[in-house]
Amino acid sequence: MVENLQVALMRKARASSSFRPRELTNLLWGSERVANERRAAFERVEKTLGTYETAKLPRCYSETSREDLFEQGLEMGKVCLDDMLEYEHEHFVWITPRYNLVNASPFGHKAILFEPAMEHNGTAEQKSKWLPLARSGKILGTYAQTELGHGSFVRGIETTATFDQETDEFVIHSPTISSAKFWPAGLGFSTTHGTVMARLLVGDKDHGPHLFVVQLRSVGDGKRMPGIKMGDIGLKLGYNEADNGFASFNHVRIPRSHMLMAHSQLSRNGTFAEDPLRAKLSYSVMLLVRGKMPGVFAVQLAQALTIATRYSVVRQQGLGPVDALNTETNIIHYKHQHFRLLSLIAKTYAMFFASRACDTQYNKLRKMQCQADHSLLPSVHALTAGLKAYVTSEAVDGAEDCRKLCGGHGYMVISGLPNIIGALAGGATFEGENYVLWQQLGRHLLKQLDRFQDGETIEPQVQYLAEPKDPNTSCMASGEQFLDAGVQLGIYRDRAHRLVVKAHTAIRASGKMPAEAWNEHMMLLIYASRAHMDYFILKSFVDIIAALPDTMSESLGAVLKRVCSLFALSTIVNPRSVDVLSFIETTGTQQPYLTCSQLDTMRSLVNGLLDQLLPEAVALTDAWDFSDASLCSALGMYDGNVYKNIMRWVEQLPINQNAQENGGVQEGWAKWVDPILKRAKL
Ligand SMILES: Cc1cc2nc3c(=O)[nH]c(=O)nc-3n(C[C@H](O)[C@H](O)[C@H](O)COP(=O)(O)OP(=O)(O)OC[C@H]3O[C@@H](n4cnc5c(N)ncnc54)[C@H](O)[C@@H]3O)c2cc1C
Repeated sequence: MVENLQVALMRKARASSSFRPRELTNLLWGSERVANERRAAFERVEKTLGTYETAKLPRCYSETSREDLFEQGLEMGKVCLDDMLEYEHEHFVWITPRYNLVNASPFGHKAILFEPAMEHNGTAEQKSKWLPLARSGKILGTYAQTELGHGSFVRGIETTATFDQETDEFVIHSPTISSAKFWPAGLGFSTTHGTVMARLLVGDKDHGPHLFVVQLRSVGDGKRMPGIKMGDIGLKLGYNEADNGFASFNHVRIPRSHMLMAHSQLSRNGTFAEDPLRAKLSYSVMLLVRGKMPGVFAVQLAQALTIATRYSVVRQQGLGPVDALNTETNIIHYKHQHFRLLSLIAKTYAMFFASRACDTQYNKLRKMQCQADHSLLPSVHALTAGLKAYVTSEAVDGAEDCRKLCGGHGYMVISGLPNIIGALAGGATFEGENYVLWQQLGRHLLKQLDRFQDGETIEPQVQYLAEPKDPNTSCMASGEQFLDAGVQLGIYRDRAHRLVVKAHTAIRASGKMPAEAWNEHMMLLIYASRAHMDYFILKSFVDIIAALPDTMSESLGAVLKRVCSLFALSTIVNPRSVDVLSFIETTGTQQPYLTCSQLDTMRSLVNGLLDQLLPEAVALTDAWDFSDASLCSALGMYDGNVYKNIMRWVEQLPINQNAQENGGVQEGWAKWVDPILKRAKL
């Protein structure tokens, strides 16, 4: 039998790699055992959901009404919960079987927000009451913070919890339209309880936002509790499997014991007491989610890249640099395609490894907090804010570029890319809007510089701020020295140092009121934060490479070093990088930090790295071990049989199937097309 051309091209591209993707898979997921367990869990869930057989058009492309998508979300959420319970694993705690953040599931908040909110903010008694119910699924919880009128500015929320001393209850109330809870996943129809953020009012005193456990629906029949109006907010750009909802409360009564009281307490006689660190401690749930988002978002970008890379090695278009097999060119050979794909693949690995470093910091913080040591909180808060902002922005921009890299077919929903882009787009906004988060990191960096200038110690991640620096120093490296990780780190460190000092000087020495100076120089501060994260991300990648196990094959080690160098250098020479000019500027007046000829050297090194990594492109994406069902893409299946896969799914679309039964005529013909044809004149 003659092999299909695209299948042959895919086979060839896959055979060209110098390392075994499975070795990299094990490194990415932690070990061979975990990688195998993940694969088995995905397979079981895909079989139960009916998505495993990818010859069949997935339901998400054939049943697409608001109600259909929500119903699919409920089924997916339940199947994942059942599988985790039966096989005792946590593979779907943070992601869905399509690698969306689990907020895409109606039950997503259960384990990542509702239960952690209890754990972090509840007293021992409250935890022993609520956690067993939540963990065993006897109640299903959401986390309701955002309101119609306020998201970023939590202190501005309007829902009230007024203490009624006579009955020992709180009265939860939405006093205005803008105070309606709006957005929480699962709030529409699928959760029974919520940790609701409301202002604690005792007598005439407003103690600000606190968390309260409020029963939203009857556990018996799902009916709304009296006094609560709830529903779904409708179709969104992504996450349509989840019922992001609204809720307004009309004097709903809950017992006093439903206020989460680990960090602040209200006694029976109305006496209020709070831990001086309460405001900061109550952030810790948010840190958990923000800290996990970079890893999840990097992996979802890797999905988009897997689709775009597989498509690019089998798609032929035009008579460019001629491929040996054919007269037409595989589009990956066009230099822009090659550069965009490989530099994004490199960035994805860099961001993923940085998310690992962030996990380590977060786990260290939690350990210390168990001993009542909260000293790491400011630095982890700043790190999670910065990394979340960085990765979620880069991921959605990268996925959108993947769509463009697939030309017209990338625009089809069945390419899988619109779902990925829609999901990633939300990440820039929820769990802290990115531009708000950049400022939180910026504030921390300025404070660290204040500390240094006051002769106090500063934390290890910003130790570069303490290094002596001549503002007129330029980079002295040349030629292949730019492939050295130490040289690359020096460039990134120098830039971060320069930008943080610049923002610090502008804001602290402006002579204006602090808030005015802050606003005026906000862009400087945001770019300083970004530069700091660029440095952190490169450093994390370099650290991972330095710590690769001795058992790792030389070929994979060499590929990862090249990927790391490609990330470092392509970020500098890519005109699309954010604030790329600041790699060159100095604060001094004598000469730029990098010269034009050094930039040319880097461009030529990048071209060399691209050539070396081209044969590895498919293996670098295969290594993520995405199943075809999880990609849900007619363009990105493992076999590369792209045209067959597209046509097979398109023919199964209900719009075509329905017409098929009627000789190819659609319902609208008689009403709208026929009258035009029958009209004498237009
Ligand atoms: C897909 C999705 C899922 C969500 N899920 C949940 C959920 O489950 N639970 C929940 O409670 N909420 C949820 N949300 C809501 C989300 O948390 C908020 O939308 C988010 O916090 C941003 O707040 P906002 O909408 O008020 O935006 P705004 O703060 O109004 O932002 C609008 C613009 O103003 C700018 N801005 C605002 N404040 C400042 C400032 N101080 N300095 C500079 N610029 C500023 C922002 O940068 C942005 O450009 C979800 C949102 C989305 C999109």
